[in-house]
Amino acid sequence: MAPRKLAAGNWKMNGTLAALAEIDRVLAQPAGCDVLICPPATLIQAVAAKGIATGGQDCHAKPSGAHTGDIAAGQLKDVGASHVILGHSERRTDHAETDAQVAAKATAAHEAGLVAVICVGETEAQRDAGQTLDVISAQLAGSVPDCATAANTVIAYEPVWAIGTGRTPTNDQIAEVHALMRDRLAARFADGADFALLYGGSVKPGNAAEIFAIPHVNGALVGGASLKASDFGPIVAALSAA
Ligand SMILES: O=C(CO)COP(=O)(O)O
Repeated sequence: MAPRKLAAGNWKMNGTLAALAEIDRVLAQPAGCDVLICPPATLIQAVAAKGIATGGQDCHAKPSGAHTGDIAAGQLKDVGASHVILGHSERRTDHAETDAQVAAKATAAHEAGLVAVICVGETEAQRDAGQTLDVISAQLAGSVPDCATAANTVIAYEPVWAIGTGRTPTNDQIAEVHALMRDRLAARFADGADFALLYGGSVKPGNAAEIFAIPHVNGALVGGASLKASDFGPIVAALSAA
């Protein structure tokens, strides 16, 4: 089974109820790929009500308890989420999340019936030091739990230095990392060749088609350009045509 194509929007801490109109504009065009919107938790239920796949941007590793401000995977599922982004670099950096914590959260997501979108990516210093492939290998080994399958896990390669900067790796650099991820997952999981692999970091209408033509790139995790239908619509169209 070939990986499914997925255009995923990570709205981060952006958007109020008024932003839902942007989703209506994207839905107005036919899509030849899966489309996922991960809005702030406050909007998940409203996005789900539109009949589009939606997800959280983080979850706790425990199913319930005294964890003020946190959300359990089962609670995301309860309001209509099908996915949850885990291990985003903004959480690994701002909240010092470790690979082991990401793996525990992914396990909780799987137990709740959610697809975990697990993010990996090197910093600029790590790339400059020639450590990119080692960093990605270690993050995959540590962040992807043994219970992962192609049905419950998507991997997103997001170079930290490309997020929100307008800079992207070269096509060869993306291809190199995606080939590595495909190899590592195939070596570890029976269906590892079928995991969907996304690229994320400054994906825009102007570079989407080129990125989607790179081998083993099955879609994108889009930040800023997912907030406006005039940007996200053409990205969905480019993936549909890829
Ligand atoms: O972090 C990202 C998606 O998770 C990428 O963000 P940008 O598309 O804004 O660079």
